[in-house]
Amino acid sequence: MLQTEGLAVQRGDRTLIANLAIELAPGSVTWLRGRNGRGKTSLLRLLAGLSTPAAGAIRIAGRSPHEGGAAWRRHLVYIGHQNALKDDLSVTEALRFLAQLHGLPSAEAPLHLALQRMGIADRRYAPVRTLSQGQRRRVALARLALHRDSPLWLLDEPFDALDVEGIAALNSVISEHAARGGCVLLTSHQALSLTSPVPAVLDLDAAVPRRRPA
Ligand SMILES: Nc1ncnc2c1ncn2[C@@H]1O[C@H](COP(=O)(O)OP(=O)(O)OP(=O)(O)O)[C@@H](O)[C@H]1O
Repeated sequence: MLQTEGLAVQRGDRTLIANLAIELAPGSVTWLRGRNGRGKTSLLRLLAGLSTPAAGAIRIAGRSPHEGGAAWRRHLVYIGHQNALKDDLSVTEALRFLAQLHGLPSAEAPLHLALQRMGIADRRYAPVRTLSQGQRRRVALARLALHRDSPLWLLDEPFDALDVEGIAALNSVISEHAARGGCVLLTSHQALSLTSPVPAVLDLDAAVPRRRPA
């Protein structure tokens, strides 16, 4: 599903990640680990096609992000640290906005079901600005329930701010995605409680960062 070869991630003159080879299979969940500032977000953004690798190649479902354009983008969903919800919209309107932006189903029924999956449907008419951090995270993650046809999910700290019930809801959405052959790469500073499938670990601290020669 996702393959990289000789991948290098650079910020300024620092090479954060060098010569990274990843191969993620359909139906797998991989926990991307590493200390603060190690380059996890930079790597996820690069895999999402939001930045360009300093070296190496990425293939997702056989295509390269920098060749594939919009067709390639349909193969993946990237949810970053930011929830990207508009404060002045209601929860349903904010999710509809995201759904339309990403070409997803945006009728009332699928939006309601998605919010139910993340246990936040009871707040569907509330303005986003009145939600707690954990509630906002649930709304942002509800988008995943609409992304059934995007095989690769790249999730940056998805469990951040979620309570025990929110974590269980997200685990269930991720498990279902993997069970239908989807692939998930996610970061978390806390140990994962996901058991189906048992996550593989990609530990960036196992590799030593290098400086680019002057
Ligand atoms: N816009 C930027 N310009 C230059 N350097 C940056 C920029 N954003 C991040 N960096 C640097 O890139 C490095 C990697 O940052 P990144 O956010 O990818 O790490 P991370 O592993 O996700 O960290 P954390 O666990 O703290 O979220 C850090 O050292 C950071 O200082």
